[in-house]
Amino acid sequence: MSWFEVAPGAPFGAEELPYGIFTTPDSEVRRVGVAIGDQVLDLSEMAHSAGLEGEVFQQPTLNPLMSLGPEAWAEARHLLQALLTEESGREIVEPHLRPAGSVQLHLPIEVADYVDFYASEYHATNVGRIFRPGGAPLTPNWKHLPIGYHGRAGTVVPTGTPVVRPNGQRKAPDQEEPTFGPSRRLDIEAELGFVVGVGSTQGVPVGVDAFAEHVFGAVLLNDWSARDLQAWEYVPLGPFLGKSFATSISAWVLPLAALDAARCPLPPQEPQLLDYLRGEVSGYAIEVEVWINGYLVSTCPYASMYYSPAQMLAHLTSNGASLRTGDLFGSGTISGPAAEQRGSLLELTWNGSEPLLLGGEERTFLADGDEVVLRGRAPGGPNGGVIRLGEVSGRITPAPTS
Ligand SMILES: O=C(O)/C=C/C(=O)CC(=O)CC(=O)O
Ligand SMILES: [Ca+2]
Ligand SMILES: [Mg+2]
Repeated sequence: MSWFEVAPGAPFGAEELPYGIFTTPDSEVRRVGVAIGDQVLDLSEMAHSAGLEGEVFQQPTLNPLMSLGPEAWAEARHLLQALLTEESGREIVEPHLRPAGSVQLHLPIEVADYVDFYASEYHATNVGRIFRPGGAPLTPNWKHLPIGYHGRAGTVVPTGTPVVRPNGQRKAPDQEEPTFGPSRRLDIEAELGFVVGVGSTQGVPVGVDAFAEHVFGAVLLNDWSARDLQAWEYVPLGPFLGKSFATSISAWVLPLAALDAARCPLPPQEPQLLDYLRGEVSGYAIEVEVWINGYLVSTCPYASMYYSPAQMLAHLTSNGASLRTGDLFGSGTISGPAAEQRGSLLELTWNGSEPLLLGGEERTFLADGDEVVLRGRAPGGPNGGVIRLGEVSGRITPAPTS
């Protein structure tokens, strides 16, 4: 029971308590807030009267809060939960609530390094069939290590940021020479992103069991991908400009503790992995919906991923590479076994050969003006409810002309 009543249709309940960075019309100072129902609680204002250490909440990013570590994260979360539950909390909280519609949200974290994985067997199999027809869909290493690539931290943008169609080199197999121009195969990738709070020491790997000591929370992530640029450039070093122009994340970072009830085992891993990747293999029963121009085109089950986030983190640091506060790592495109569970248009339209119908309009890849929204939810909320991850959106604007 809580004195706080969640308005019907609010983006969050009273349980998620995700953190974000916001400003208001009366103060342009970026500061930390927590989303509750359809309100934003200004923690920079409330911290003092609530007995919270105020400094980390009067910051333009969540990084200082994230760097404090799991004990401090749990303490802040428990205090917030108590304030929202106990009647005595009402007078402390209420003066600092703002309607969510009245605040401007910003990039919640200062992104340190950005890495993206390739952890869905269904996605990797589909992409292998499309990009490398005739060969084995999965590369020989796929079931031995979580494949990833280093992305571009500086082009991670918050939800709502327009995405400019990239120009680049593209060469279709039937063309003699490459040309430079706007991508004709602009795509999405529905993913979860994990945000590192506590860094690690260079030379010292982070074990599979140390995930919760380092990872602060999760966001929704759209790894925009220009498939024509990617297909031409990626051999042999992997994605470069085809994915570096923009990566969108949700504005609210859901603390891992909010997802505890949604934890689930992942599918069996065969053949057995090397020791440093072995341990409890759990993921989250999160579903990520893909909406394009208001139409639901896919519902992607994170529970069907092959590698767990803890295994990805262990692999990422297994060579001694260190973590920093603000590191972001993507799950890889989330695709399930069914056609309507695929997390990219590349797969949903089978490389453009099977267009989708959105209302009366056909789509293979994204057109200028299209708006993509990813929404995430998991079972496990109280009373049979759901845990929500908010949303990440972006609209395509035309490529610059030279
Ligand atoms: O298999 C390939 O050559 C390319 C794969 C991708 O584009 C996927 C990627 O970025 C990783 C992922 O999101 O799963
Ligand atoms: Ca990706
Ligand atoms: Mg990207």
